[in-house]
Amino acid sequence: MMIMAQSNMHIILRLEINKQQISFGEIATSIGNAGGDVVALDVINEEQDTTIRDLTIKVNNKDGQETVTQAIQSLVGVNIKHISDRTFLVHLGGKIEVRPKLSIDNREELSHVYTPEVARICTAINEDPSLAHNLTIKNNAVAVISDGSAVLGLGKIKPEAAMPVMEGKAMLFKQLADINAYPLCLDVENTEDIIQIIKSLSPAFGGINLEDIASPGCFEIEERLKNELNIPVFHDDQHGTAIVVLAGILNALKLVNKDLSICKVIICGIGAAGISITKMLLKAGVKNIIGVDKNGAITRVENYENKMWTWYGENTNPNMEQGSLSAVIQDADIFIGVSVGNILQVEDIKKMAKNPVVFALANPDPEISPEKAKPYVRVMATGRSDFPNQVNNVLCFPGIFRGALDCKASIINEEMKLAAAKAIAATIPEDELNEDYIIPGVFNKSVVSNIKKAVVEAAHDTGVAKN
Ligand SMILES: NC(=O)C1=CN([C@@H]2O[C@H](COP(=O)(O)OP(=O)(O)OC[C@H]3O[C@@H](n4cnc5c(N)ncnc54)[C@H](O)[C@@H]3O)[C@@H](O)[C@H]2O)C=CC1
Ligand SMILES: CC(=O)C(=O)O
Ligand SMILES: [Mg+2]
Repeated sequence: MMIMAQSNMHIILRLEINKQQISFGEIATSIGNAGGDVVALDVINEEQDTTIRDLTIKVNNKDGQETVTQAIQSLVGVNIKHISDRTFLVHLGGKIEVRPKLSIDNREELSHVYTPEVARICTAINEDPSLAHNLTIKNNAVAVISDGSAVLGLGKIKPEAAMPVMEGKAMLFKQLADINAYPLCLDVENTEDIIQIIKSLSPAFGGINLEDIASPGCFEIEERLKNELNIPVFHDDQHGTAIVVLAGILNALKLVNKDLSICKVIICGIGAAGISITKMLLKAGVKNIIGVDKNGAITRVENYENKMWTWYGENTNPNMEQGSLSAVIQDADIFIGVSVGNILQVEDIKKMAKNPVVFALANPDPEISPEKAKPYVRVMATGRSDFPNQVNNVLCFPGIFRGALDCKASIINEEMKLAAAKAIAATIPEDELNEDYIIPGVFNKSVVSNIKKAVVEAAHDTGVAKN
């Protein structure tokens, strides 16, 4: 299996160069020898003896940055004036904005969009609230809501700190599915308060995408909102992830020629994503799933405070396997990690059955790095964009909401989720499937349209579509 180099960090160095003492070629060679790759160059100022240039340099990681800057500092005639990180630069001022759809240039136009004429629209909606779907942004607006309690694999961080992820999701909603999504990070701890706040916000939105809310609270929040609101509520980390995982597994099993029903599947991290993936795989026909969390395998003989784990023990692990991840992974066909980084060892993979399939999906660091796992697995996937086979909920949420909003579905039900998973899997023609291509890429334009079509069809078939 081919693995791309992990080279996702770009630094921008502003260099003051004394042209009498050193040429740009010598600097570039020195950067190259230190493991950096100059990918862009801007001339900021040019004088007779000196020039100031911004160099964008690709490096492998923080250590790579250090090596490159040290190499430049050792050169005579070069002064590093400033170092910046491209990832920080693209976040300056945030990643999204709100723009008007039409421009207002005179008082007459103003009177139509704003007072006094707008009052007629308000009155119409007051008389028939369903008109809000057509006469406001509502039907193409999704709230991306987090309380910052389980952000990526970073755990509980401040709501402000969760914003970059939610802005990123909002950006992808717009770019991939033309949906206006708003990042809303709530400074609330209590489940009931979160539910009430989201209910109060809901009139402005056509759908609610819950994001990075820790388990087990996320289950109650989603369940209550689904019952108490008449717009789709979707916890992305649960269902978006489960849908994409099922799509990836369906395609991976075609390559290894195994049937879901005979596979032993280990799911590591029995939180929001792990529980939803389990439910989806059980529905798809997997019989032997073993869930592993911090204290080892979940079984029906243990007493758990977390009632989802009690359900889990009763509905999985038919052979009552007990012990650590290393113990229960013996002879497993599939490993799915949605826990934390670097907890799976090569020695564990070696114990798996022939042609192991490993989805190490924790973000930002997978349960095992693809470089380490590579020689021992048949199919490897991560949640990251810098390796092949990106199994990430970004493949699902734009398309599933596009479909749900277009047909004005009241909920996103199980049939719609299964249809989405099959649509993602079927996006890759069978003769193109290979170990590095079991899941379509995020920028494959067919993904959103295929999901949307399948989801609208399933919504109509199950009677939840209004359009
Ligand atoms: N690739 C993708 O699309 C997605 C990836 N994820 C990743 O999956 C991970 C979990 O996300 P959520 O389910 O939302 O969080 P969560 O907080 O609901 O669940 C995480 C679970 O992992 C368990 N865990 C922690 N350390 C563990 C260990 N050493 N061994 C086994 N289990 C351990 C926790 O006890 C918890 O039950 C995160 O890293 C997240 O970034 C989540 C959603 C989508
Ligand atoms: C991808 C995502 O939603 C997560 O890692 O939480
Ligand atoms: Mg998430």
